[in-house]
Amino acid sequence: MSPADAPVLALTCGEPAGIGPELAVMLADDGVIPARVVAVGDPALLAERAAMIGREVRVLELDRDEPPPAARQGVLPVWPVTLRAASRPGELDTANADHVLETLDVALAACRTGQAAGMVTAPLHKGVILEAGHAGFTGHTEYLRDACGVDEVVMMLATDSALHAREANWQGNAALRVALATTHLPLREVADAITGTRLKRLLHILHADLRRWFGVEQPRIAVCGLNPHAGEGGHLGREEIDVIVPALAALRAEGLTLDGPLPADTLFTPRHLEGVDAVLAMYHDQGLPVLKYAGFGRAANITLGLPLVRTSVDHGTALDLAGTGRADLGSLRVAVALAAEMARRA
Ligand SMILES: NC(=O)c1ccc[n+]([C@@H]2O[C@H](COP(=O)([O-])OP(=O)(O)OC[C@H]3O[C@@H](n4cnc5c(N)ncnc54)[C@H](O)[C@@H]3O)[C@@H](O)[C@H]2O)c1
Ligand SMILES: N[C@H](C(=O)O)[C@H](O)COP(=O)(O)O
Repeated sequence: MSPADAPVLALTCGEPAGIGPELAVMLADDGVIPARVVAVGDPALLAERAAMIGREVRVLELDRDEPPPAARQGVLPVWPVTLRAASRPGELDTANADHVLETLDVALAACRTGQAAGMVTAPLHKGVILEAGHAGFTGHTEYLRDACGVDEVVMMLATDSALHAREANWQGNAALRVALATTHLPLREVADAITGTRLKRLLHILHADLRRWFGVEQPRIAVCGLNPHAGEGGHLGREEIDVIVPALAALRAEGLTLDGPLPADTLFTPRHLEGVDAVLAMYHDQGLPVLKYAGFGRAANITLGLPLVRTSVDHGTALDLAGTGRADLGSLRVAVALAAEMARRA
């Protein structure tokens, strides 16, 4: 495929006070881009951050309906979305919450019209968007679910094997994929959110999208229990017996290949992971610490179940690093490479 035929990916720059804008600049400076990436953000901010971190990157402001040219090292095409207020690295400002959401809307619209083959999102800050008055906002995943009008999506993070091939010294678990049964929910509410209906919907999406996007013919999914030791036969919680086991039995009868529910503390060991295509964890901090331990900075976040391609980085806004140029570009590279691969499969 020639560079001019590479898929167009809309890269939202995320929270302007975070590391998103400078990661977009660093990506343009990187030169190894398997897509025509167009940043969605404020061109002046991007030029300012490029200068701040000492990168010679030319910001190429496009019209919103103008396709980006073939990728060129040192050039960052941008679909402009103007900041609402000046932004300084590390300093959150509720005035820019609408700017951040507008970048998502612009990228979504581009995916819907076919201007973009997918979207990649740099990190936003959930707290500042909530403080700005967007009650109920809990992240890209749920925002995109609602904007696309689908009932359910699945957040899955995956380490990337394509990138590992370029890194001879990579030691991480190249094949780990972790999906979540609940996402951005207070721990207190997790048990009630895990219903049989929900688990069946999520596992249908996970099964279908592992086939569709990752080319896994007959996915084998390992499912974590919720309670310690998967409930210890009901002595340490009954959710496994009352909810998870019956849901998995119904899905097995439909032909899905499922392990579990297994105690989460030992599920993530080589013997139990052998031959497993993805793990379904019951909640955010049951699954993601393992994934991030295995591959932080070399993993991407994918929203399954959407009618469009969306990937993201495996990290947040890193306000402590913003403006320093010291943020690691690795996860954004993975997220872009994965979105480009998914766009080709679409
Ligand atoms: N995709 C997303 O939009 C996304 C993902 C995760 C967290 N967040 C949000 O980001 C905000 C901050 O979250 P947090 O503090 O829990 O996590 P964080 O990932 O921003 O930071 C955790 C630690 O990791 C470091 N780190 C993060 N990214 C890095 C990079 N690219 N290179 C080197 N070091 C890096 C930070 O400096 C910090 O020490 C929260 O509002 C959270 O909701 C957004
Ligand atoms: N749970 C994700 C993580 O820890 O990496 C993250 O917060 C991103 O969520 P969204 O993609 O929904 O914003």
